[in-house]
Amino acid sequence: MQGEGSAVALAPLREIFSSVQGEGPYVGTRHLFVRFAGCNLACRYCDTPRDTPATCRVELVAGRQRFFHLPNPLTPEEVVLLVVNLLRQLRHGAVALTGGEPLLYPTFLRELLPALRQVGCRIYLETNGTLPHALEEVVDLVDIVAMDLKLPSSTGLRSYWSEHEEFLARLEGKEVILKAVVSRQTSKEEVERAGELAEKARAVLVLQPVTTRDPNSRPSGMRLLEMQEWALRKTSDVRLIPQVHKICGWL
Ligand SMILES: C[S@@+](CC[C@H](N)C(=O)[O-])C[C@H]1O[C@@H](n2cnc3c(N)ncnc32)[C@H](O)[C@@H]1O
Ligand SMILES: Nc1nc2[nH]cc(C(=O)O)c2c(=O)[nH]1
Ligand code: SF4
Ligand SMILES: [Mg+2]
Repeated sequence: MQGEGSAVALAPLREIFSSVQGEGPYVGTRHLFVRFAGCNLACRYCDTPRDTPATCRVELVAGRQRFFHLPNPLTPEEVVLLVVNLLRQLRHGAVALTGGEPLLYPTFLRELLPALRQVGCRIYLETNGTLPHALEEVVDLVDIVAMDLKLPSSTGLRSYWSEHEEFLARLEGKEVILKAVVSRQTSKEEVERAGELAEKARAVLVLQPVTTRDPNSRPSGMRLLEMQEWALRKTSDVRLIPQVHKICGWL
C-alpha cells in the first residue's frame, strides 16, 4: 500500500502486543507480535477478523493488555518505534509477524525488517504459504518461517499444494516450521501429503487441532494420534500441538 505520491510504504495493522508464543515448536517463548490486517484467503476456521480496522491497537507496557490506538495505515518508522518500546522493556525471543497475511505487504516489510534486525531480534514469519513471489522479496530478512499447509478439509477452500511447493522451494537453508490445522474431517491423504512435504523440506510438521466450538469439527484425541502415525510414516518429526494461548488465556 503506497501513500499518496510518497515513496514511503504504508500498511494497515491490527495490533502490536507481547505474549507467549502459543503455536508450534516455540510454544512458551515470549514473542512480540505484529499483526497485519487483511488476507488473501478466508479459512473457515480463522480466529482473526478479516476486516481492516480504522486503528491499530498497541500495548504500552509489554504483556499488560492495555492498549492505545493509532490510525491506520502505519509507516515502517512508526512500527519500529512501537516495537522497540516493547523490546526495551523485556527480552523477547523474536518479533512474530502475523495477520491476516503479512506477505501482502512485501515493500513495507523490506523497509521494516532491516531496522528491526538492527535492534538484534530474530524475525519469525507466520504465513499461509501461498505467496511465493512476495516471499522472495523478504526471505533474506526473516529468520524463522512458520508456514501453514492449508488443508481443504479444515479451511473449506481449494488445495494450495502447488503454491506451497513453490513457496518451500524458496526457503532453502531457512529454519522452516510446517503447520497444518487439522479437523475431524481431515483425511489420511491430506496428512500423508503434508508429511511428504515436510520430509522434502526437512522441516518439522506440526499438526494443530482446530480450535472450535463445533464438536463435529474437533478431532478426537485418538484421531490425532492416528494422524500423527500417518505422518510419521512419511517424515520423522511430527508434533501434535494445540493453540496453547487459547488454553492459558494469553492473547
Ligand atoms: C491467523 S493466522 C495468520 C498468519 C497466516 N495468515 C496463516 O494462516 O498462517 C495464524 C495461525 O493461526 C492459525 N489459526 C487460525 N485460526 C485457528 C483455529 N480456529 N484453530 C487453530 N488454528 C488457527 C492459522 O492456521 C495460522 O497457523
Ligand atoms: N499467543 C499467541 N501465539 C500465536 N502464535 C501464532 C499466532 C497468530 O495469530 O499468528 C498467535 C497468537 O495470536 N497468539
Ligand atoms: S490465511 Fe491465516 S489469516 Fe488468512 S484466513 Fe487463513 S488463517 Fe486467517
Ligand atoms: Mg492467533
